[in-house]
Amino acid sequence: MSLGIFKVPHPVNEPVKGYAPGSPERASLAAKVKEMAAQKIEIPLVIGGKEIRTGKLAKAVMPHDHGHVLADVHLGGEAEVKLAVEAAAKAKAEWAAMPWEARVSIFLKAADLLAGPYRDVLNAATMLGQSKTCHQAEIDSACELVDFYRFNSFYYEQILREQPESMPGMWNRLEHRPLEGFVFAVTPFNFTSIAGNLPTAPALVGNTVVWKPASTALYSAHFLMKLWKEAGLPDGVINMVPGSGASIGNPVLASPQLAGIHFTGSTSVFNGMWRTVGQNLESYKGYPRLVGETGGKDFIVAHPSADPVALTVAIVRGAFEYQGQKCSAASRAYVPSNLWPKVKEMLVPMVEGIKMGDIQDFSNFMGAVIDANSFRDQKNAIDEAKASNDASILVGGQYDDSKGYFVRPTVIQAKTPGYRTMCDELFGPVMTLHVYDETKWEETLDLVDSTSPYALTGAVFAQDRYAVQQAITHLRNCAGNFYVNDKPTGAVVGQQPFGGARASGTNDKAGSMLNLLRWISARTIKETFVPPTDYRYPYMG
Ligand SMILES: NC(=O)c1ccc[n+]([C@@H]2O[C@H](COP(=O)([O-])OP(=O)(O)OC[C@H]3O[C@@H](n4cnc5c(N)ncnc54)[C@H](O)[C@@H]3O)[C@@H](O)[C@H]2O)c1
Ligand SMILES: N[C@@H](CCC=O)C(=O)O
Repeated sequence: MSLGIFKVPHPVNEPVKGYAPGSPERASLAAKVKEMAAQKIEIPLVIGGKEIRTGKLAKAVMPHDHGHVLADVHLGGEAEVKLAVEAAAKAKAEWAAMPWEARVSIFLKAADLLAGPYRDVLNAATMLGQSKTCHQAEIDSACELVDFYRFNSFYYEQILREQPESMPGMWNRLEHRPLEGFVFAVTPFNFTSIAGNLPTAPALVGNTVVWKPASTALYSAHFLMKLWKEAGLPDGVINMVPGSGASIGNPVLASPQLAGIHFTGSTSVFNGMWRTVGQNLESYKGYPRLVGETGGKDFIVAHPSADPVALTVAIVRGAFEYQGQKCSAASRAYVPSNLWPKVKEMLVPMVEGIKMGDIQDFSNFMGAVIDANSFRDQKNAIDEAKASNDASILVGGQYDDSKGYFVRPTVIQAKTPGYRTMCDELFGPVMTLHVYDETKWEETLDLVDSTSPYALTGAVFAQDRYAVQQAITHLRNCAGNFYVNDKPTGAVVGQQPFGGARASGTNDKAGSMLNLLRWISARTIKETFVPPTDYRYPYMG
């Protein structure tokens, strides 16, 4: 029972720590990284608050040192999915009935724990298990996730305040109910904040969740479960079931209690889930809400008036931060012929100068790609470009997986704008650029629009304001997040709500009110104070 009309504290974005040499935060994080790297842990499933050890084990390794095992992880299958669905069902009534401000308190506490004592733990886990540099971990597993919890809590209060009009003699009310059944959260490897947000956003508004983390991010997933428990999340609200995609996904989607899917990952996996839900439709109680943020082939298009220095820096940061493994990463660029000599002169040495290696060395700009599959995809794209008449390697092109899955930042120059790597998502540190005739700006905007099925992020660089406006208008449907004179990565919760359309997903903007609304089913209640006592209307005489 709520005995007040409460106001959630107004959120402010969590400040990003610098980790400069000599800073206390650097010393503290480096010590935590060292401590965690020296231990090998065991990661159980967590179902209904209980740790479950199946004995079917996988190894969590460091991508930059794949012989180094961080954890043995217990994997689940159909039997554990059944337990998790039951645990979610058991926890549902009490969790949904908990006063909204009590649920909010749990996530505000999680935010404060993460901004404080858990910051080093989650950052170190993300660095070690996903090969992020300290800066990339900080903006993800600390700041973005803290922001998700504080901003979602704030947006939830606003949703609850959304109420209809009432005429004299009645009171109309809107109840923002959680969905009937459970939500299936399926998360990608590349952002700990996404793993920490997809199960919690539906939970915040009263749903219970079965969560399948990515197999290559189980190390940080384990610490997220610990964070939520310490914040006070009751047993059974979020049930973590690691395992291979289909062995978890298929039995979950077969459950008649499935009420929604909160997915982030590749387009093909989401398409497969959507198809399965369609096939099973009659077996569900309602229409499952399908929310999926998927792949991208994000672009930078430069106008002949662009500032070549800003453009070059945006290409380098946008394409190579976190090894290009951001769904938002700049993976195709269109550079006008008038700027090309200057851009090339700066770009080649800048990329050659990028320091790559073990993320425990804080001076590195890049770590390793996530696993052997990704390494193979990048290697194939590089080898293909080396052998092609339609493309050449401008800079980079080296790879070595003897110790870690290392791929040098690589720029492919495509002669033809339809060259494969201008169209396909590679999800790694291999970007492709095409130099276009500076007189063909409008034709190039058409190319940007038509080259790829995705529409996630994109950027225009131009000093000419007419050109900026032209790009904003012409490329309206090419990106859910569009940047003017900035790189296409690094969206901040509360500032640039994130998500794309076309083959990039359902565009439900994680960390915004639009997303929370997908986990709520509103009920309208009309109460009439003095009901009529005669069935006849005045016009009847
Ligand atoms: N649009 C966005 O906001 C966004 C954000 C991050 C990542 N991504 C995309 O994610 C992809 C990279 O992440 P990834 O490699 O982890 O993606 P992925 O599609 O391989 O895996 C995502 C999740 O789906 C699971 N999965 C795979 N098959 C499944 C099945 N049959 N049933 C249920 N679950 C299944 C995986 O185990 C993992 O947990 C890229 O395509 C990237 O663009 C998009
Ligand atoms: N929100 C992140 C991308 C998340 C996807 O990988 C960004 O804007 O760079």
